[in-house]
Amino acid sequence: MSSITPAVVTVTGAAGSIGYAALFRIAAGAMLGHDQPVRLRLLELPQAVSAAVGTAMELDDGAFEQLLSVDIFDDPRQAFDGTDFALLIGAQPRTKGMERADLLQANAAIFAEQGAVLNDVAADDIRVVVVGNPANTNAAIASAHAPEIPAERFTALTRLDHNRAIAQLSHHAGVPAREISRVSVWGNHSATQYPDIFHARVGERTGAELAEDRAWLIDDFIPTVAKRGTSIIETRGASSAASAASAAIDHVHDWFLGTPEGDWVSAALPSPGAYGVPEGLVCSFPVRAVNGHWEIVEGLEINDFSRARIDASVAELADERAAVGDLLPA
Ligand SMILES: NC(=O)c1ccc[n+]([C@@H]2O[C@H](COP(=O)([O-])OP(=O)(O)OC[C@H]3O[C@@H](n4cnc5c(N)ncnc54)[C@H](O)[C@@H]3O)[C@@H](O)[C@H]2O)c1
Ligand SMILES: O=C(O)C[C@H](O)C(=O)O
Repeated sequence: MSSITPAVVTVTGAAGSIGYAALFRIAAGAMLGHDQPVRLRLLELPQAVSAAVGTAMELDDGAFEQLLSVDIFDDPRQAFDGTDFALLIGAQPRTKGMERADLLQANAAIFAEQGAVLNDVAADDIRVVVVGNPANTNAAIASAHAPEIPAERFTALTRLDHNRAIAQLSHHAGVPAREISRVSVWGNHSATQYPDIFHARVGERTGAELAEDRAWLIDDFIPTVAKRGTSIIETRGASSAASAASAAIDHVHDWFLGTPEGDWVSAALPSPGAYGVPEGLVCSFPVRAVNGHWEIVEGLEINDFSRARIDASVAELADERAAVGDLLPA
């Protein structure tokens, strides 16, 4: 038996597509490390509890060495009691023809309630990643309802966009993903996001060199990454699930265990005013995890091309914030 204190991990929407894909990898140690014992708590709506029970039976059948327990709840207060890591996935996904912002009113109330409950019952060192869309603004809503939890503990997932950018660069340059570093995704997890390669390293080449091909950058790379969620919905008939789960696991893994030396990743955090992004907007930045805390990579030169695109996505975040003003206490 390990002497390491078990981590309590709560996954909301546990019976949904992303939840199903995430749980087995968390149980197998992909998120917190293979030596870290884990207690899983699954939160679902009452009508999906039976499906969650079935998933728990399958987790049991995995005989995962570090999985100490799986408990299922339809009450957030119980599900978040003492939790160390909350993966807030449970929310309505978009379908063909919708933008993520169309989910704002449908999903916002979930995050207001869950933020308030986390504030009351979660562990002192709680770390939250919001996956449910529109993820950035949902994270802002949850944080606004959790005044006793430091705002930087509420993050939103843009690691999927980051991973998509690496994949597209890899195909374009013929360089394996492992040789690509320092990609940055700025802004909102939406079609306005800005995947920035000006600081990237792509094998022996620089991203800035690849960016000289402006036609490829503007007409191919940026829209392919930014609209990939839509392409998946149109092609697969449902929104991305396994890749989203994998990205959420990457996000928490790096937050807990650190980012690779010399590299950075992308995550949406409440802006401290960095790079001209208004304070408090939950915006994607290039980040490194240092001693369990995200730090925004400082001092990157932002050219005019990047500035205009970052500003456009930040403006959309400000509009989303205004649209849910009633859920954001002043
Ligand atoms: N940020 C990202 O990169 C990213 C990527 C993919 C999907 N998403 C978003 O993730 C969310 C989930 O997607 P999915 O494909 O798993 O959807 P899904 O419909 O398959 O599953 C959602 C699950 O959440 C549950 N749920 C709904 N409200 C809940 C609540 N209040 N508490 C607990 N559980 C609740 C539902 O019962 C359902 O089982 C969607 O909003 C989707 O748009 C985000
Ligand atoms: O695009 C969506 O609605 C799902 C998700 O946010 C994605 O990026 O795949």
